[in-house]
Amino acid sequence: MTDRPYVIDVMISAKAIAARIEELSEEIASEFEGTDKLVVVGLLRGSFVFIADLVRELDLPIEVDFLEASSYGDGMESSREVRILKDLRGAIEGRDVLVVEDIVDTGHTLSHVSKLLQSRNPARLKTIALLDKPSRREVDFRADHIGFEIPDEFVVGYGIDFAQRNRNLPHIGKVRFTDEA
Ligand SMILES: O=P(O)(O)OC[C@H]1O[C@H](OP(=O)(O)OP(=O)(O)O)[C@H](O)[C@@H]1O
Ligand code: HPA
Repeated sequence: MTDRPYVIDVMISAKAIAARIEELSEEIASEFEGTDKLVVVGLLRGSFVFIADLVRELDLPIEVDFLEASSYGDGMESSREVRILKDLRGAIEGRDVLVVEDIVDTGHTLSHVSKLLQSRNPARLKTIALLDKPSRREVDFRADHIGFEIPDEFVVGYGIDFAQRNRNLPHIGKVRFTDEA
């Protein structure tokens, strides 16, 4: 699968992402207005670019922590088994928490992580995803804040990979195999 030739067509430009992040940061700032210190949790690895841009737009007192979850391996299909490869460094009990995800596809990853973190009794736990593919959902889950709803295309860039490649593209692109008729 991963050695098939492919090209990447632009789906969402870097400029459009930046503009949307400004809007999202205003939504988050008003939702958490008055928070003592928000814990912003990035889900590795895909969210590393999004969280970096988002927190720099957030006018709130924050801490940043990371949790690494993986379910795709090198393919295009979810294993539906979410493995936690690295846990948070800090405790979140009684804290306001925002979980930052790059994409919600089947929904298994963010739904699993939300349940896990909710079990640690945060004061409030909200989720934000840059991309949402509702047509692929396999579990009943929707992020509280969504950047863009996208169709059923396999996307890469802005932190998101195909078999660990293309995370460094500044835009969101869709994979198009060139050996298809
Ligand atoms: O809604 P789902 O179908 O669960 O898919 C979404 C998840 O899949 C990708 O992670 P992946 O397992 O590829 O790990 P990565 O973040 O390290 O790339 C992506 O970064 C999301 O975390
Ligand atoms: O469209 C996608 N691209 C890359 N990784 C993913 N993980 C879930 N959906 C995707």
